[in-house]
Amino acid sequence: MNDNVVAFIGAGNMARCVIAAMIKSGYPASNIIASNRTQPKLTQLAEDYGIRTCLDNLEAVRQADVIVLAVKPQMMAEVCQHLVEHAPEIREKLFVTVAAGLPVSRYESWLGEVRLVRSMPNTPSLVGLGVTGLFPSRCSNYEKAFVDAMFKGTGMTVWLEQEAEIDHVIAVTGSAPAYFFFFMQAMQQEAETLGFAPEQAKKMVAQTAMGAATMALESQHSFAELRSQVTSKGGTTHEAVTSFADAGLETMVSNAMQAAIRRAREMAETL
Ligand SMILES: NC(=O)C1=CN([C@@H]2O[C@H](COP(=O)(O)OP(=O)(O)OC[C@H]3O[C@@H](n4cnc5c(N)ncnc54)[C@H](O)[C@@H]3O)[C@@H](O)[C@H]2O)C=CC1
Ligand SMILES: O=C(O)[C@@H]1CCC=N1
Repeated sequence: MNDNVVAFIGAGNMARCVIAAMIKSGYPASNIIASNRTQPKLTQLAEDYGIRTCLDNLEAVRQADVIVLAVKPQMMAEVCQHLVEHAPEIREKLFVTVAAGLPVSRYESWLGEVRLVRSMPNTPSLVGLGVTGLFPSRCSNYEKAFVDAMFKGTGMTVWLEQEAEIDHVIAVTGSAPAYFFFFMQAMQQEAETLGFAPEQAKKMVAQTAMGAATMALESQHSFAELRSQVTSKGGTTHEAVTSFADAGLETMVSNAMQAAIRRAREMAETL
């Protein structure tokens, strides 16, 4: 399986996360190539992971067995159309896209009826603690197994039966690191107001978040039960949590997740 050459088109945040995960799980760097419009990110990837790089998408896809489309959704039409126009033989290769929003039918309108996996990783994949949703179209079992192995190092893979579920994965895990970073940012700000130095405040907040997440993963208890273990009757936590509840935290979270889903659907219609 590791014999397949994998080309990343677009070498930004997400390509880096997936490349890091592949290297961590033992994929040979010599079988990974990334192309990007500009040089600096390529230089960094080559330095960090020893992969091959180039500035020409066509050069990358011609060498590849698997093509990972990792540009912004707004760039995808232009990139795909350019690829098939100049290298129509790539239609026989396996495609993987990481883009939000764009449905399989859109790729087929640009590339033809290709074998494609829509993936939705998240940035903690960079440290092997991500979650990746995967939806296959026209793929063989071998190809699904290959893509699963490709993304295993991101942390956890979840195969989906319905394409619409990809939008749900976006809301639950794809966009979600930003929700937690936002929350932690707010906590850090308040910690600094209380007098902690910025670096110290950041570490205290991140360590608490990691501790809570690790407990949740290792424990049989629900989030509600874990929360109640912290919340002494008549104590401090009760006051803090009540303040969140009074401000409508649950509604806020639900609204935010639905907004992400709405945007993904909007992108499917407009891009
Ligand atoms: N950032 C995230 O947390 C996640 C992003 N995604 C998806 O990943 C995709 C990429 O997002 P990011 O990596 O965050 O964006 P990014 O902006 O960091 O990376 C995109 C890269 O593509 C390059 N690029 C643009 N046009 C190009 C072209 N014609 N040929 C070659 N390279 C070109 C840019 O120079 C840039 O380096 C998006 O479609 C997004 O929906 C999916 C899951 C999570
Ligand atoms: O914000 C976005 O559109 C992408 C998809 C999920 C995370 N980042």
